[in-house]
Amino acid sequence: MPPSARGHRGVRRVDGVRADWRRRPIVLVGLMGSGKTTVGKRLAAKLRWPFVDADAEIEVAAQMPISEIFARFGESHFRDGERRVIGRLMEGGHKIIATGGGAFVDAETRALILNEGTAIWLDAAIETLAARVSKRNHRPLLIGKDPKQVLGELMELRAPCYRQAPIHIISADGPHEETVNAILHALIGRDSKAV
Ligand SMILES: Nc1ncnc2c1ncn2[C@@H]1O[C@H](COP(=O)(O)OP(=O)(O)O)[C@@H](O)[C@H]1O
Ligand SMILES: O=C(O)C1=C[C@@H](OP(=O)(O)O)[C@@H](O)[C@H](O)C1
Ligand SMILES: [Mg+2]
Repeated sequence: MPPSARGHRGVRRVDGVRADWRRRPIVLVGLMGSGKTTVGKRLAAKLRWPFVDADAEIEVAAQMPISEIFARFGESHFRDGERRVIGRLMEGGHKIIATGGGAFVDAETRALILNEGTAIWLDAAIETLAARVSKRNHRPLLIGKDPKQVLGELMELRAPCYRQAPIHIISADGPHEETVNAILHALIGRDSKAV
């Protein structure tokens, strides 16, 4: 990577962020535990943009928790709902969208996000992700499994998709604000105090 493409705190800026990014949804993608939901909320607050979590919207649409959708109808049914919900959320201009970790793997959803939004890959070491997801047990893909192993396998499968996002941010341990600032730095190339 040329030195000019490297920002501060693990920010990697690749070309592909459009000049009119402020009129488009910012879409956070990445594995479970990378911070899409919690960092996304804080990013939205800082930009004073609306925030939506695709998983929460799917739960509202289905009138049941994601774990129950998986248990009763299976993953492919969940993915169909996820594709529809994200399709709807992508309409209507600027907002922060936290996706679920598998959403960007779907070719149709990925193309829509890459064409219409600004995709940001939130990334962290498998050990970090595993420690974070172990705090709660609501993620159906991890129930009864070794999170490190599952996350390692998913990273291998999904990284080629996540890598297509024009911005790649390391969601490092420490205050969420640091990750928010790294995102803002990648977007606007200056300190978030100027936002
Ligand atoms: N950048 C970060 N720094 C510190 N803790 C984080 C960070 N990102 C996420 N976490 C913590 O990890 C856990 C999972 O975060 P979450 O936002 O739900 O991830 P995701 O939506 O990507 O699965 C939460 O406890 C959250 O507070
Ligand atoms: O990685 C995945 O396939 C999933 C991630 C979850 O969201 P988070 O990434 O927000 O945990 C949720 O959509 C579902 O449990 C499936
Ligand atoms: Mg989430």
